[in-house]
Amino acid sequence: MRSSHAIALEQVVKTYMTKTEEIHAVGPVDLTVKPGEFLTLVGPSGCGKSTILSLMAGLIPATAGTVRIFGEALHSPSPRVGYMLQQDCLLEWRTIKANVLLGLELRGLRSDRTVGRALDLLHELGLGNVMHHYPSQLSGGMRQRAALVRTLAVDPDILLLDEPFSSLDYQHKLNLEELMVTVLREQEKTSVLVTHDLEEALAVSDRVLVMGGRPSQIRRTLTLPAEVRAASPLEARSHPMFRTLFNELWREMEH
Ligand SMILES: Nc1ncnc2c1ncn2[C@@H]1O[C@H](COP(=O)(O)OP(=O)(O)OP(=O)(O)O)[C@@H](O)[C@H]1O
Repeated sequence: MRSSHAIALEQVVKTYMTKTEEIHAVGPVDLTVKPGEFLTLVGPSGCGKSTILSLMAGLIPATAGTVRIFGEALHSPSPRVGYMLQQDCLLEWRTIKANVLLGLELRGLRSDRTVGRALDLLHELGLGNVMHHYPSQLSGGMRQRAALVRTLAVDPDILLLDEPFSSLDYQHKLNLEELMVTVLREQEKTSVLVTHDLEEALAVSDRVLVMGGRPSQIRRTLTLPAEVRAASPLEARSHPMFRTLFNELWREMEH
């Protein structure tokens, strides 16, 4: 089915059943993401941001409602969706190149063309000279870049990013944001990021959703002005409107 939405959540509810209680984590939530859009979810700890990503990844079922990926109801993980976590999850006994090619091998997609594309991405993200190194020989920022290449190597249409830079120091984080946004815009990927860093949310996104409440709802949508969206994350941070947008988002979080 053709759809104008890359992702759609329709009246989605998630309740976790533990041995002792029902945890009403999310919903009902309605939410759509356009193809090529960069959406970020922010909100206090425990408000259900990772739950929403897991629902979009097809890793957990919704208790009620429907999750659609390009119009199709999602019942299990979709090959059109890639997921990148805070931990890089690189296998220590495989080289960076072998780690990056792992997803292709597992999905039976390894060919001269897909390997060539993955190696091009390794070079583009500045890892060409360390592709035969092992993860333990790399810095945290380089490891996360390798994890990003591994996620992109299988060419998903949608990228789900769960605090991928939170373990990095400030400089590495800014560098990786810049690289990631450049590559994702070039490749016209649809992206959903979860972060606690409000500046990061404003610097990389087209739209920021503030979540909160219990069960969690979307409390506020902030669409970034076109001139901020057109800028790179570093340029966006020094845009004259950036401080005002930050204060607006901060006030919403304080609520
Ligand atoms: N597997 C699970 N079983 C039971 N409860 C869960 C499970 N996963 C999450 N929860 C609960 O659901 C709620 C939402 O959790 P979630 O991890 O989605 O929030 P979050 O906004 O991503 O939090 P953080 O910012 O701290 O990562 C929390 O109350 C959490 O304890």
